[in-house]
Amino acid sequence: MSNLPGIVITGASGRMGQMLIKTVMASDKCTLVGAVEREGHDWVGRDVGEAMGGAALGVLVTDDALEAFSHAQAVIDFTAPEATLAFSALAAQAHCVHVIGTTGMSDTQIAKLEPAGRHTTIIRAGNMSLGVNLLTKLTKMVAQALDDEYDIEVVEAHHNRKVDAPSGTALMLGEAAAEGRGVKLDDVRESGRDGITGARKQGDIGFSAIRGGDIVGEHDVMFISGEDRVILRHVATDRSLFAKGAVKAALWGQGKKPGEYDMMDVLGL
Ligand SMILES: NC(=O)C1=CN([C@@H]2O[C@H](COP(=O)(O)OP(=O)(O)OC[C@H]3O[C@@H](n4cnc5c(N)ncnc54)[C@H](O)[C@@H]3O)[C@@H](O)[C@H]2O)C=CC1
Ligand SMILES: O=C(O)C1=N[C@H](C(=O)O)C[C@H](O)C1
Repeated sequence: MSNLPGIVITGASGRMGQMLIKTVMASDKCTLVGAVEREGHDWVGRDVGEAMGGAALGVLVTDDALEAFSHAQAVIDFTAPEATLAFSALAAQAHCVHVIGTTGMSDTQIAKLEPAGRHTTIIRAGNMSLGVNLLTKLTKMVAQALDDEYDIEVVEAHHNRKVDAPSGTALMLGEAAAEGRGVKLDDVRESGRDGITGARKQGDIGFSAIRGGDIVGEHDVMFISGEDRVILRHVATDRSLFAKGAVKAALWGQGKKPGEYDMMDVLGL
């Protein structure tokens, strides 16, 4: 038995699930103790390493999340909103740190995490990378410094399998811009222009989403005036970036007081 924190990965067969399994296996600070997939998935019952096309890892994929969580110190969860809500209750029951990378959660779904946060440590972020979290800080600073003569537009690009828009990262950046301006994002958000939209409203924060091929994740925050443009950009070129951030969060969460945290807390930004 290892003394290292044991990690369970949910959504084990997913793009991020597989990257997270490789990242945990490569780490000397934690150990893989479980892999969860949804009921009926053809990986359930198989060794997760073999299911990924490699050597056996001695961890069978299960659809019994609570049983898996009961052997773990942390759950890293990049799945889908309803699944993440269900996992939050189970992680609280098992007293596991719950690292949530899932995006596309509604405000109502996010509010439903609160009871679990009273019993365990939840770390949730639309983007687990240092680069994007730094960009979020910079976005707030620039939005504070420039008045609304500058139109703010957030443009994001992702692979063709992504199911939510705007991306979680784009919304994080939009929130930061709104905070910098001293307004509420919900009051100024303009997503999905199409048809006769009318002229742009001064003070709005616009969002546009590109979907294509294998783009890992690209975000621009543009501040556009009649005379110049300030453009802040982050380009992710490999999903390991997000997985390493999530593992860092799982380790940071060990021994922390129950509550809801984000990557800014983990990174000390
Ligand atoms: N916060 C961050 O840094 C990042 C967040 N993401 C987010 O992570 C999520 C997953 O992204 P991908 O891996 O690309 O998607 P994916 O579609 O490849 O994987 C999702 C996985 O979750 C599984 N799943 C769904 N419901 C489940 C349930 N009830 N129980 C167990 N497993 C279940 C699916 O079977 C699938 O294997 C998305 O919301 C995405 O936006 C992705 C990359 C970085
Ligand atoms: O679905 C993805 O792939 C990604 N999702 C996150 C988001 O919605 O911002 C983070 C990253 O950009 C990749």
